[in-house]
Amino acid sequence: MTIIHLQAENISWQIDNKHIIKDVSFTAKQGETVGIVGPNGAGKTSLLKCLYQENKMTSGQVTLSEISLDLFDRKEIAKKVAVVAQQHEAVFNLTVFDIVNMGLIPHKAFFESNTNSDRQLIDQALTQVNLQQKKYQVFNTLSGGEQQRCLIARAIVQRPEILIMDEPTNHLDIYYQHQILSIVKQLGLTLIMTIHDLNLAAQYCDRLLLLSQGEVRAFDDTEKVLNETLIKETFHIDCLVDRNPLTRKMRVTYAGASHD
Ligand SMILES: Nc1ncnc2c1ncn2[C@@H]1O[C@H](COP(=O)(O)OP(=O)(O)OP(=O)(O)O)[C@@H](O)[C@H]1O
Repeated sequence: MTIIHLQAENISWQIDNKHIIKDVSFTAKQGETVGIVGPNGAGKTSLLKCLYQENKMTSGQVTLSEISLDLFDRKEIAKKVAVVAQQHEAVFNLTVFDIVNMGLIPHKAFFESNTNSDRQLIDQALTQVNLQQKKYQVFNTLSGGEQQRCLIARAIVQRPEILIMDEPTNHLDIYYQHQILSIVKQLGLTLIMTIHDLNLAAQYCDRLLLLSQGEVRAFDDTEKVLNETLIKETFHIDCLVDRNPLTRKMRVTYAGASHD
């Protein structure tokens, strides 16, 4: 049986009298990866922020396993949903360890100290993202890619049911783009992420939500959304879509900006 894990129903978000997100509905099934794709300014980040309540929706609702998000308190939400946002919070002199340790907060009482298994969990997560060597380095002194991997380690330690990531492959080299997406896929969580690279989306997403000017242009299986006509109409770029001979997933090859 298919279990709908997260459902966004008719979400709209408006700011400064501008309608940024317009009546967006979609679902994420238990354990699937939904990619949110679309041109710059389409509203991808704004939509994610509606899901994790940083943007207060003008209308619509988000449910987790059929229960409205409004009915959970912050700590309950943090146990269920982890977020790897695009703009990193100011963290001053915190080390990699301190940041990853924050992932434990939703599971602990105030001032409860770490157990051996907590410490093991942190070490495992740091090993998974290959940051064990930088455990005591100050977060702000890491490279962009290392910071991203550190935040993913924090999300792993948080043990959420749903992971929301805004452009998780930003700043990552090709090896880490694939390594990080493989790691998060292996966690078996329900994953919702914005992603610019359509070929990474093809490889790692089960379904794609294509946004354009704040509206859903398509929401379907990745193979159906990645078609030449939709890509040309939405991104204004000519392309060829065929299959990657190595992965057998869809492959998008770009010809250049469309002048139609
Ligand atoms: N807090 C805000 N105040 C005013 N306008 C905003 C705010 N947040 C987002 N916007 C506007 O909403 C639109 C969508 O922005 P958003 O960052 O969601 O797009 P995006 O699809 O994630 O873009 P990109 O691909 O460039 O990251 C943009 O025009 C942006 O300027």
